[in-house]
Amino acid sequence: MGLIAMNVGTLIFMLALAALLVAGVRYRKMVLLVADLQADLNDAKAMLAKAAATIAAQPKPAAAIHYVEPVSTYVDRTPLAGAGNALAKPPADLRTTINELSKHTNGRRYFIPLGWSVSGLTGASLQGDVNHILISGMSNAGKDNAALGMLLSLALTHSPQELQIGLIDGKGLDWLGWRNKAHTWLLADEPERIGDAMAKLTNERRRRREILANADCANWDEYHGHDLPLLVVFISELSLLEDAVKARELGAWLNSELSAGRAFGIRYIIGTQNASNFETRWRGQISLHMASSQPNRAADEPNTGMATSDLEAIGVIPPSKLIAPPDGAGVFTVVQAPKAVTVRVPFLTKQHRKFLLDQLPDAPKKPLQQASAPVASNANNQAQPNQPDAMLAALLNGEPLIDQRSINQSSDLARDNGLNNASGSTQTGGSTQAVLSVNQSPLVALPVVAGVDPAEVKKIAEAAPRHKSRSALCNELYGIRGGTPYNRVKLVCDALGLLEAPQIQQAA
Ligand SMILES: Nc1ncnc2c1ncn2[C@@H]1O[C@H](COP(=O)(O)OP(=O)(O)OP(=O)(O)O)[C@@H](O)[C@H]1O
Repeated sequence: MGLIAMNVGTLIFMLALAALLVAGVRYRKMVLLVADLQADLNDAKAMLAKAAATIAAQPKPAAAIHYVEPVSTYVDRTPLAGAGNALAKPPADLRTTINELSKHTNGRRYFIPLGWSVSGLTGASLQGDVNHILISGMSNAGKDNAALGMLLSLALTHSPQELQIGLIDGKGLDWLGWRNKAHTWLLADEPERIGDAMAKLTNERRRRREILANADCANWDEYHGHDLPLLVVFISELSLLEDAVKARELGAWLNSELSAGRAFGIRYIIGTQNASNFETRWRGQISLHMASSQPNRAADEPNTGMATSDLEAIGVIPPSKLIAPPDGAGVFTVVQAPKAVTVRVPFLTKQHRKFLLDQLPDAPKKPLQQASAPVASNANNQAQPNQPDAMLAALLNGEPLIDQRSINQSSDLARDNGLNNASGSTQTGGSTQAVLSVNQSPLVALPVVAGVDPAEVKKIAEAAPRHKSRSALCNELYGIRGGTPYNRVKLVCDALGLLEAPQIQQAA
């Protein structure tokens, strides 16, 4: 019994020892595991700290203007006598204004400067803040100069993929320098071109509508594709549009374009001497008024959207009481009801305008050859929703620019703006290189498409406008809807942005 008892005792002791040993091993393992985890955590922390330091050391992905820092950021805060809080001498260097603006954007895009007052710079965003703008004032009030400052600021801080500009002038040669810029989508600088320009804008609105509908987006703000830059259109003198179409038609056109354009990423900046002379319906679409001097009280409300007494009540100078040009040139009462401020816009000298324009990337200068097919032409000004504007298509597809000299000149900005630099001749090379023009009637060079004979490229491009889909086009040309022939059709259509545009597919 004693033996058995001893054996049982030994057994229990042994079992307890074994259990302790197992627990000890487990505990040790756990300790080691915890130590490992701790080491991993420390490694991860070190890696994170290193990554954070690297990110901090990198230059900020700032606006394209970063390489032309303002020379001076000094601002003289003296007000102009008789112009409320507007500054007498706002900074003449637009870079100072852009620099100041950048401090207030909080990462939001499409900010424009509106002018300087003793309280600083007033600005607004064309996304989610201001839609269409009316700039009014008598001759030499500084309307064009104000619009120029806004457009240059936008173009210097947004790539051509983010922003395109339409210019309808017809008053002179002020906007000639924009003709060959990558940001310029439309330049109608002669009265005879204004009718076509209006039709082109209507077509673009319809094209955008279709893209957004296909992508199931209620409006441009919801759209995340990269093929719809904000399109900002400046009309320098509204009455010139009346000469192109009848007054009643102009009212209807403005009403449609302003009311619908807003949802499709199109913003209008409309200049006119006095909005009182135009019908009232479209004026309801204006969300920001910039009004310079007007000869009488009756003009205050049509040009600002607020009555004289209301403007005075909030402490700004009504247009009828502003100093007339030349002394008051550049002074505007800016109204986004119920807020308002009287400001002065900096005047940009001819040399400074040229300097700033030179910073913008150039558009392709000449196509290699002219397409014989009406690939991107809008001969009858009919809406062709599946055929994007030629220049836009080239830019948005990231296709290289043709003119090597102009590429070299603007290579830095092109890189900053996300444009591809050409790396070889447009005649050779394996990739598709659609070369497009910035002219009114865009010319399209047939692309060099790897694996597709140039004669076939031409055949496909010519036949494309007759079809609604690539497979139908393929069927007509090759009697089959798929296989290798379809691949050839696809390559050419992709290169020219024809039929089912690839961007739409991506977004859908
Ligand atoms: N912000 C400004 N500060 C000082 N002077 C200015 C300013 N803006 C314009 N000016 C002066 O007014 C002149 C005309 O400017 P601008 O062409 O912009 O006026 P506008 O209102 O568009 O004239 P118009 O309706 O006749 O075309 C300029 O050449 C310049 O002398």
